[in-house]
Amino acid sequence: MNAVEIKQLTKIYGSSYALRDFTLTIEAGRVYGLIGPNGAGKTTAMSILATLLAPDGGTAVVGGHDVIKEAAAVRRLIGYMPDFFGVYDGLKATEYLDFYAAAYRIPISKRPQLCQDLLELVNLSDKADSYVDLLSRGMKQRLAMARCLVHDPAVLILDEPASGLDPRARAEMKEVIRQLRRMNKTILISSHILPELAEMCDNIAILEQGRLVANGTVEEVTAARQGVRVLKVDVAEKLPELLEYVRHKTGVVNLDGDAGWARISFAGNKTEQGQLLREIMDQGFSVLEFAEVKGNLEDAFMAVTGEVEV
Ligand SMILES: Nc1ncnc2c1ncn2[C@@H]1O[C@H](COP(=O)(O)OP(=O)(O)OP(=O)(O)O)[C@@H](O)[C@H]1O
Repeated sequence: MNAVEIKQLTKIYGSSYALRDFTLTIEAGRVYGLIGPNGAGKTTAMSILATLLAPDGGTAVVGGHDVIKEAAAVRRLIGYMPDFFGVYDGLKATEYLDFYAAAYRIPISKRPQLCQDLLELVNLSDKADSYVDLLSRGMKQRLAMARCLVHDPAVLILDEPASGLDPRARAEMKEVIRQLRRMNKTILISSHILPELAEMCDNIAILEQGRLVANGTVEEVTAARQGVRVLKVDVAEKLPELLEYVRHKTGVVNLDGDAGWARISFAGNKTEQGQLLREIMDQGFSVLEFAEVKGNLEDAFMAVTGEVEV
């Protein structure tokens, strides 16, 4: 059974696409990672699934319910942890969870046990009587996770739950997610960091500028990305024409000219790389530099996450 079915989802702000024909199916019980650089559309997609934002096109169905036509039914099914959230001053951790349990109309007699169980699940039992504004960031994130579980949702939508956490807090967050997976929740979780999600997800979808550019099991997606290198091609003139020319070349998986030169993520081998240079020169482009960009974390990230349609 599919827990989430997203079809050709599109969201436009002004003249730019935050999401463009985004299609994704998530089987029940799966942990799905959504990866992409800043502005790729992760939060937009998750906000639409959480019924907080209306798409401009396409459909999204959660547990058989359309997010627009049956928003109330979808909200009962999902637990949503946004990338930014507030905690209330002057409330203790238990009171905080109790407040949300009340909002979900959990009977008052069941709430003390529920709050205790949730705090245990996120490993915060010893903070039950601590004020939430005094908790560390990692603890607040885990408390927010507990909050989105009060109504025992089948589907969890977690927007960068590990962002800003130190390694120990990340490890603790991962352990909570593993535990939720054992409870058979369907989880969609976003991150900038591919290796981080690769460890805990069954499947990975990669978004780039609103488009789905890779989708599959962790093994499939990471294998497809091995051997991608970033090439710097600097031309004396006609950069837009160069970008247009190489866009459809075999092996070109990502492309941008923001730095004033063509940054090409290239999946071919060295021979094919040489062939690409020859073809560019044969087209009459005056090449000032053609080099592999090495040792830059940002470029490595772009190579891993980037892809254009070829
Ligand atoms: N309310 C808005 N008004 C205008 N543009 C917006 C709005 N919300 C998002 N965008 C734009 O939509 C695109 C997708 O943004 P989104 O927040 O979904 O990306 P993201 O992948 O979650 O990024 P990040 O990793 O930085 O959170 C971006 O170009 C962003 O600037």
